[in-house]
Amino acid sequence: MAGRQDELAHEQAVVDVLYTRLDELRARARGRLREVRREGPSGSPQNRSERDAFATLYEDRAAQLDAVEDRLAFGRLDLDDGTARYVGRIGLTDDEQRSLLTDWRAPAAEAFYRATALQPAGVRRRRHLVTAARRVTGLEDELLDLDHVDADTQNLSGEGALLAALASRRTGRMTDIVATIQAEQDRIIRSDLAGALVVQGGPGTGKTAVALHRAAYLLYAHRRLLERSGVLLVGPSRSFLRYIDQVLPSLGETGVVSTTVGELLPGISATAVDDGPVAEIKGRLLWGEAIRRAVRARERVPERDVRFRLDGHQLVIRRRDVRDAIARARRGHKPHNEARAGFVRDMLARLADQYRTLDGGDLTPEDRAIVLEDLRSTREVRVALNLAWFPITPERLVADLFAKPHRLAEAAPSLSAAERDLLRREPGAPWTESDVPLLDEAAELLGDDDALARAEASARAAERAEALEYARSVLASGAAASSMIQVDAETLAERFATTGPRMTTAERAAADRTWTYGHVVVDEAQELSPMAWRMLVRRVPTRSMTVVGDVAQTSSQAGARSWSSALTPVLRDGWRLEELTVSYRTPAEVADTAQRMAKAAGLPVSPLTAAREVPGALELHPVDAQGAAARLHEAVVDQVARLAAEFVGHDGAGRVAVVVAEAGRGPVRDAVEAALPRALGADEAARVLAQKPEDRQVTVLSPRETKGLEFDAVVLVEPADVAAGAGGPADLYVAMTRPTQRLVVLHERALPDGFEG
Ligand SMILES: Nc1ncnc2c1ncn2[C@@H]1O[C@H](COP(=O)(O)OP(=O)(O)OP(=O)(O)O)[C@@H](O)[C@H]1O
Repeated sequence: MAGRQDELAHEQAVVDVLYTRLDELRARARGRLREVRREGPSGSPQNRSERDAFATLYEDRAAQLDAVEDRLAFGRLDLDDGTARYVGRIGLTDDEQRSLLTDWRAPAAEAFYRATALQPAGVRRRRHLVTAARRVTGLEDELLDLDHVDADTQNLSGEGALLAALASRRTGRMTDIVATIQAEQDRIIRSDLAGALVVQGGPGTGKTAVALHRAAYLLYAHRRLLERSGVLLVGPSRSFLRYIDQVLPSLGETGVVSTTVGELLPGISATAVDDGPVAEIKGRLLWGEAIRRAVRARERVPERDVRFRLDGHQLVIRRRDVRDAIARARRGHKPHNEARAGFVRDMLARLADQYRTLDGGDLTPEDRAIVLEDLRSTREVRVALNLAWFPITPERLVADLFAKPHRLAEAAPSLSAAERDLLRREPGAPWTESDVPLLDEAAELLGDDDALARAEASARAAERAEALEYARSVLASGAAASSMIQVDAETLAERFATTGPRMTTAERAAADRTWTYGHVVVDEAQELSPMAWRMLVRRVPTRSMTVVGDVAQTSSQAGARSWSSALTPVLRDGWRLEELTVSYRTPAEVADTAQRMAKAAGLPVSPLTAAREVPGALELHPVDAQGAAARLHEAVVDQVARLAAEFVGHDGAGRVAVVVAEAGRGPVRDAVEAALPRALGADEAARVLAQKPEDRQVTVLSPRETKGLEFDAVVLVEPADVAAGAGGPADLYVAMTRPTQRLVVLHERALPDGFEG
């Protein structure tokens, strides 16, 4: 026992040194920040923007140092050469540049996650440090020595620390797993940047966790590349993004744009939802061609020549000329709106030639310029040229397709009349998530509306070049050398550029439709339609992507049933597949039951082994409500009261969710909220009801709203209804696999196949 106390005391001393160093670095970053700010808003614009850029660097550094307060160090490797290496959330060195703590993402930390008795990678002992605030409260050692291999163990590394993490009470926010990443997960996290990596895995296998840690790893390992180009993270909903939004900053990363497909297009907010069949049609790849045709339909030879008079001359806008000018403008392969200027110039030149001939001679350049201007402002000319080459926004183009049957018939002849009818919609209707990839396609083919935008872009490029020049001179002057942050000229220039020195890569990327990212991470990727894939792939020309999901959990009718059918059309063979097989969330009994149900329903389930047994994790309660909703609601409230008493803590940790088919959610939510004061007591009910929806410790959700989330306990109401809803048995599979501790099933109808072993 004394030995253990000594060990704890020794590790405490090491951890104390690390926190002292952390405090020093924080004080240093804050001191520099204060100095920069003290200089105030004086000096030349260049001085000011230099100061702003350094202020941003120091702020970032201070924020990064603040974010690693908890579990700063969590591991120690004892190596064959007799040295010890500490692993933590960031790397720390002393003033002589000697390593004190190795960043978990560094190659030197890899063995902490990967070493096994069979492949010890130079490691003799792996130690997990358990800490509470700055105190070391426990140690867990694994000797990587063949004599200690137990063939029956599941090969979980740091099992004690892992199981403690898995059993902890849930809040509305996901936490990082740096201390307990498992070997199969680590291999994925550190996999090569190049190409698309697809991670298939059953519910709770850590796909989201792995995707986020991979983003952090890539930003660390490929900082120069990704800091400038950014990483795009696409999730299924805003509430999901809120659930995960603290994971990346706590890993120390800010170069990430998190968004949904519905919000990916700047300026468009998709608030409506399409029915399954409509979403499916809008998700088909045929829209690439259909939008192209719709755009072409706005480049049209008129039915007859148009005559008009200018200065007493009778001029003709000839069909033949329009046809030639259209053909010539198309040959430039520019987007429609950008090519329009060329078309108009060409037509005006032809009309000016007619004028000259009728005028009986040469025009001086000055006269010709005046004629061109007169032609341009002649009403008949404006109308005819607009009809021939109509300037149009993506929104108008797509809205017209759905509002005007002839336009849709012309653009998408392969759709049946019944399918086209399904798409029919009034102009001005709100956008849906499945409209967004179509709008993006249209924006791509239409381009910017006018020359002004191009002029602005080239002005911005010039400013950036100037900023780069300036940044180089700053670096050469040594001003940045005094900073503790390594920075290159391009990065600094980005910050100096007049888009605002305080704008991060992520902010600039989010505002720019044509931004191309260095890497794209897609979570719950099975829900994406083929058109949504097309939209994403356009944003990452290198095809460097991490795609995580589970094709057995697909609830969207436009989503994927197999990865190859979803990805081959857009990535061809440029993707590789990895699988995760251990469920870290769901207790074994619940995971097994969910798997049996899913298999019986014919879902393409992946193998799944639960990391934990939790006794009594599954309860099946038949309810004899005789069809009366009120009685069923009573039963739900009783369970909520019981589970809340067991799992919901006053400190905000511990969550209970009632999951009920979409159609019944409203009434069940009302019933539960009305009964909360009785069930929990007035004060506790008031506390819970005052919580933000995403943090609420007692909540009523539809299966789809729970996607990607987890709770300590779930009350699942009438599984047969859930399986019969729009998402089918996949939604039931999702609902069943949300709890970390307990699944309570209330059912009046028969349970779906597979439920009872
Ligand atoms: N190595 C690990 N150490 C500690 N916790 C882990 C580990 N791996 C996964 N977890 C935890 O398991 C839970 C499930 O992980 P996650 O949400 O990433 O799974 P998922 O595969 O995305 O699930 P779903 O398919 O349901 O969306 C989370 O609470 C996560 O923190």
